[in-house]
Amino acid sequence: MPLSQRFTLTRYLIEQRRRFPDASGDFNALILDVALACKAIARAVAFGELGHATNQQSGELETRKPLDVVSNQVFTHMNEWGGHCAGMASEEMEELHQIPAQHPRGRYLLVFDPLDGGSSNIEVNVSVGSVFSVLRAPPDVIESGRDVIEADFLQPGAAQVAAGYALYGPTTMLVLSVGNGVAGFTLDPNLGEFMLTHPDIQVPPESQEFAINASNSRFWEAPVKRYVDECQAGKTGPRGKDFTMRWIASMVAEAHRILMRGGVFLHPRDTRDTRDPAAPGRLRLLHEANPIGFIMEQAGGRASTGRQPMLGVMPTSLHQRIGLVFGSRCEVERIERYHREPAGAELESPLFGKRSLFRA
Ligand SMILES: O=P(O)(O)OC[C@H]1O[C@](O)(COP(=O)(O)O)[C@@H](O)[C@@H]1O
Ligand SMILES: [Mg+2]
Ligand SMILES: [Mg+2]
Repeated sequence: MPLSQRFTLTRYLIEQRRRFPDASGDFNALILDVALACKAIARAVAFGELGHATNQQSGELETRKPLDVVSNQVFTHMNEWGGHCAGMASEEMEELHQIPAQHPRGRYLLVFDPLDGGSSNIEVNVSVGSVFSVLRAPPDVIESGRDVIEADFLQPGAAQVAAGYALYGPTTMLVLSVGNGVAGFTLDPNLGEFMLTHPDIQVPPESQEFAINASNSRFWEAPVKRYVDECQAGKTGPRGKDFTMRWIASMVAEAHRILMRGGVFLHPRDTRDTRDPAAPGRLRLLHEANPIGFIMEQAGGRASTGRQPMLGVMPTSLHQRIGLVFGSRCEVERIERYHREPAGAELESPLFGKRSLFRA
């Protein structure tokens, strides 16, 4: 396709803005700042071990900052001067990031995980990413320009204005929803532009692939055990088909695979978490589960805690963790159903269920 016919991210955003004739352009500018941050992180990731900075005076290599620290700085710096953002919350920062007094404050709140998967994957050169979520700032923040506080960010996922992620894989991609479906952009390394390559991403409703960290199986709750057992039983089990299993330990990469070809991802609440209510799951509601949940729902998939739709959860704290299940709609609905059914209700098939022809 000739370049002139290709949609850049900017052109896509301008087209989307036609739905809101009164829009100021602030929102689009914010997304472009986020995209710029992602491009900068993509470069830092691509340089890997070569990314050592050389001290100009001594010519010696300086100690390199870890990439999650660099990514966090890039996100905060790129988004604090444009006047679109009223405050930020990062997975990497205990406290909120305030827009410095010398910069104008905007109408949106930005929440992000600057380097998802970074803790376990960056050293082994496996795909990592950045996840972001855009919320509206409360009216009094916009009117008064006051500092943001934690309560401003405690909005359910359904209130997100936009969400997305960048994936730093063999190609760098930006996957975005502004509440009107999901679009995927591939970074053209020659132009340094995100080009629309996946205009309307839809998650296949059914699938034969699941992703879960099986080393936690002894801690799984009964509905999760049941779901995985049934998948593993394959053709001869109650599901009547063979499944495959994947675990990259990089949620963004798993989300992308699921958007492209279906599947289900589980990082569920487990029995360790129920004993310790302060840690109900591994992933963070605001920085990870909500943005990925928004993307999944916008692509016709589903995201859930297992017990309720993820986007309906009312957050109680900034760094709240939660059990997360997302992916192909039918599979997530099945897992939710298993959570509703009483323990031991494995009546899926009269032949293979616990209380069945073949079991007492
Ligand atoms: O340790 P586990 O169970 O494999 O957890 C893997 C999960 O942790 C994460 O890496 C958490 O993200 P961070 O790297 O941002 O901490 C997810 O991307 C991934 O799904
Ligand atoms: Mg993460
Ligand atoms: Mg992270």
